[in-house]
Amino acid sequence: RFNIYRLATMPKYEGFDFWKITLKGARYIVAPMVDQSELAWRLLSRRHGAQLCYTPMLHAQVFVRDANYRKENLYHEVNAEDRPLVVQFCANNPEVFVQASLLAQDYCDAIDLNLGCPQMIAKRGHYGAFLQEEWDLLLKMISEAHEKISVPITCKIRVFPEINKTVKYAKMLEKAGCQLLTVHGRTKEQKGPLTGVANWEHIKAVRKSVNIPVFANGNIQYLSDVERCFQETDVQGVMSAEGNLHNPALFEGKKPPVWEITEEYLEIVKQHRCPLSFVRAHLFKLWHHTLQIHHELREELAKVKSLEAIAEVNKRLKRKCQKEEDRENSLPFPHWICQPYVRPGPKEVTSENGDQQTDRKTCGKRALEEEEGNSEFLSKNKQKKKARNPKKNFDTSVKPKYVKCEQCGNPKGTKCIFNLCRGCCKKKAFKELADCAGHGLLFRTKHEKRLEWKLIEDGILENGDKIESHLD
Ligand SMILES: Cc1cc2nc3c(=O)[nH]c(=O)nc-3n(C[C@H](O)[C@H](O)[C@H](O)COP(=O)(O)O)c2cc1C
Repeated sequence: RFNIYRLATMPKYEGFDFWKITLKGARYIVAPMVDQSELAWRLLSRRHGAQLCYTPMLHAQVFVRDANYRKENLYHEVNAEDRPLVVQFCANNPEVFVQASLLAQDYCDAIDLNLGCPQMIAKRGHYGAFLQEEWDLLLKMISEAHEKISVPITCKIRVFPEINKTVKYAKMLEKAGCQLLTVHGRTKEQKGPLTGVANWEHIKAVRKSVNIPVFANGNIQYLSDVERCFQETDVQGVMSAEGNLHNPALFEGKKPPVWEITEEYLEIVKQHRCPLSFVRAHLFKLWHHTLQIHHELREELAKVKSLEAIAEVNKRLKRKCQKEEDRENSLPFPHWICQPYVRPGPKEVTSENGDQQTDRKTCGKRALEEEEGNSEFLSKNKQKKKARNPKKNFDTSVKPKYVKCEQCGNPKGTKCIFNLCRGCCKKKAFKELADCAGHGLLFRTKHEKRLEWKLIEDGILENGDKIESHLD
């Protein structure tokens, strides 16, 4: 059993010593991935060559506030095989970042600050890449955490369009106390269908200008890309997200059949449970190319509700593919071999069945374009709705704007008698002992009923008498 207390006494190494000693000179790294870099996946990846893993991004504020969140996302995932491990947080407040890091420091080898998430959710929550311009705040967050936390603080960033600014940014983070920098060679705007290729020139320039280890991220689909990246950028490590999801044996330079890796993954999940939605999402990625051929398996995978049922679908997939293997073993790149998925350009994105949509995730759930209702790039759910109702318009610019609650600005209930949202209406109706039929809130009616019943019981009121005179 892993002894968490051992870590508390471990020295806190910095910079290159931290990378060499604590991280054991890790060169092959699995990226932080919301809903996808869970313990079971990390263990699978480690068995196939990954030398360092990151947890999915955790919300520092929720981590501090919610003991269950801490247990589910970290404390119950502690595993001796799962080291070295970096815990990643999103945060925008020094105090909260320090508090969260204090609560996580005994369960990991470093704490990473997410400065790369480009999604709308990060824009709204004011974290990730949307802190890219807030250097004073970042300086404070990182320096305070560096001072108070017993493990090193690292950062994962996106680049600016200008190399000079990217280098200045990296140096600022280093000065603040960041002990290792992961540079994702794409800008904040390169996401969803605009993802495009990562720029290794920026990464190379950062690597040259800082005196802390640098990991490169972006454009890694095969082991040959990893090697080329080392040569071209001279970084200490290379991190993969989507490449790893499509082929967890990427760092081993192997391309196993998808059913084989699925069997192995399901065995690990049996021991280290995770939500079925994570498993399903993994298999949609792993099986991506096979599902283009065997559409019926897509339906089956979408419907099954247990690990055992998923294992059965995998067996069917195996049988189908093995039959093809016998017939078509001359194919250079059969669909059942773990292989990368090449992102389509903006024009190719809206395929008829919407398959490619799922692969446009870059960090978290939905790409910005979807959230902002850009009708050219509909989410899967919206595509289903559109199939049912082709006339429905998803373009938010022509949608009527909702009417705001007079108190909080959230959408108001359309039939609310106070012109409020449900939450505000409930508070007001409770306080004023009023009814709002629009929200189905009947505080006054219920009060009257209770009173009537009590008055009858006390013999003050006869059954059928009016109670108005007794009110208030
Ligand atoms: C499903 C998914 C979830 C992700 N979640 C995170 C996250 O939690 N934190 C983060 O810093 N980046 C996240 N990313 C971004 C990746 O870590 C990585 O920076 C990005 O995908 C580029 O690397 P790649 O070209 O190897 O995919 C996520 C990416 C994917 C595909």
